[in-house]
Amino acid sequence: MMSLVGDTVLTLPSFLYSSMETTKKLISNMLKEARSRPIRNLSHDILSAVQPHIHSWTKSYGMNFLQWSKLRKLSNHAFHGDNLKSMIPDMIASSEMMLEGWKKNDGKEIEVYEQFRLCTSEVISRTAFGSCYLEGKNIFDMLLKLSSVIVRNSHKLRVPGIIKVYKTTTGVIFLECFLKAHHGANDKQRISVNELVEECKTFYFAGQDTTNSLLVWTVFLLALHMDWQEEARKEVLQLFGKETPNPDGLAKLKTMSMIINESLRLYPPIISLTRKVDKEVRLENLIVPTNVELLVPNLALHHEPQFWGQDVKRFKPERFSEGVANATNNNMAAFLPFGMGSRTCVGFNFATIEAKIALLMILQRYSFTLSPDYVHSPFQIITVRPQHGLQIILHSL
Ligand code: HEM
Repeated sequence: MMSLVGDTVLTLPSFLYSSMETTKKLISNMLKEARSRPIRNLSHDILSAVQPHIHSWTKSYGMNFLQWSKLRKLSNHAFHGDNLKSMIPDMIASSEMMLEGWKKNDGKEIEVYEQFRLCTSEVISRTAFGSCYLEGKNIFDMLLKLSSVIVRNSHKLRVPGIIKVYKTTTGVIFLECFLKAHHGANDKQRISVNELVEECKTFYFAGQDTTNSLLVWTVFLLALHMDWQEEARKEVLQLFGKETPNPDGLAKLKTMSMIINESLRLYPPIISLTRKVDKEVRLENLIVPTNVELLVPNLALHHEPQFWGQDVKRFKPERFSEGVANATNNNMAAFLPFGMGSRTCVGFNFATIEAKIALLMILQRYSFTLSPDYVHSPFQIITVRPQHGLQIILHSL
């Protein structure tokens, strides 16, 4: 199935559209059912689902519900509130590092998918582990290869134990939280070394590629839609001028939030979610037996005219001007870039702040247009990415 996004063509696999009615019913009902979202057995997962749940990929040691909820509590704590705020300087420093390298490219073409890969790798290395990209390069290279292996050999996936925990520097909230829990006195809360290592792998894995995808498609859309690029820049310059971003200003970036939401709608980094039915469940007229794995094609829902109108394929950030609830007409299942329910993305705030920082710092320095060399070919290796990279031309401001 082909559909138009702005001036370009986006190819969507037709299977995603095959059972819209069923999917909609399943989602709205299923997500209310806490029991429909257990931790699943990894191989079963991968065999039955096109896009298994990120967290489960690394859970090769068979985690139960109690283990998951213990770890989930820890990561919720690590990635929210003041903890998250204290990660902002590292996010800024990572973007600064990337932009330092762009200086020599004024007026020239630059491929930004790889640039964002390095930047998002740097961010997760610094914020979560007090390390830096170069220290963790080996790990990222292996994870990159692992992504292809997962896609090719999904039914016989094994995730190697490749995390080395680096000597921490300052502000290493994530690692600190997990190390505290490892050494904790409370038996119920204590986590094992194995769990600690698996969590590190999960965050390296889940925290980088996804934000990379969000950044690259947002820049692509802004390069196509110069009016929105100008709007975004106007807001950025009003709030920060050419100064370094601060947390208060970040919270006021309304146009930028609308643009990010519209980008996540058109190009969700993760295009489907999975749920396993723990116990037979009735969903309206449908009886779903125990152990059935269901795929929720969020990409299809994001492109459904019934929810978004006949101009569903067009880039229109103004849809989100009154917030997500208004844009979706209170239909929460119409917009699921970060999933939904108890297993929703724990890095949601982290990712959006990281993306806003990188985008605003680019907008402060450059205007950019799409290069004639760019070939539009979104393809999926776990996340959706531009197959041949994204080439833009930079114009220094
Ligand atoms: C734009 C960026 C991101 C997108 C689009 C995204 C998307 C998702 C989605 C769709 C899920 C599955 C939710 C469900 O099944 O209901 C998920 C889960 C998860 N994400 Fe993200 N994610 C992003 C960034 C991040 C970051 C930056 C981190 C960590 C630093 C992260 C960590 C996780 C973890 C740990 C889970 C599993 C949660 C659980 O099962 O309890 N994600 N993400």
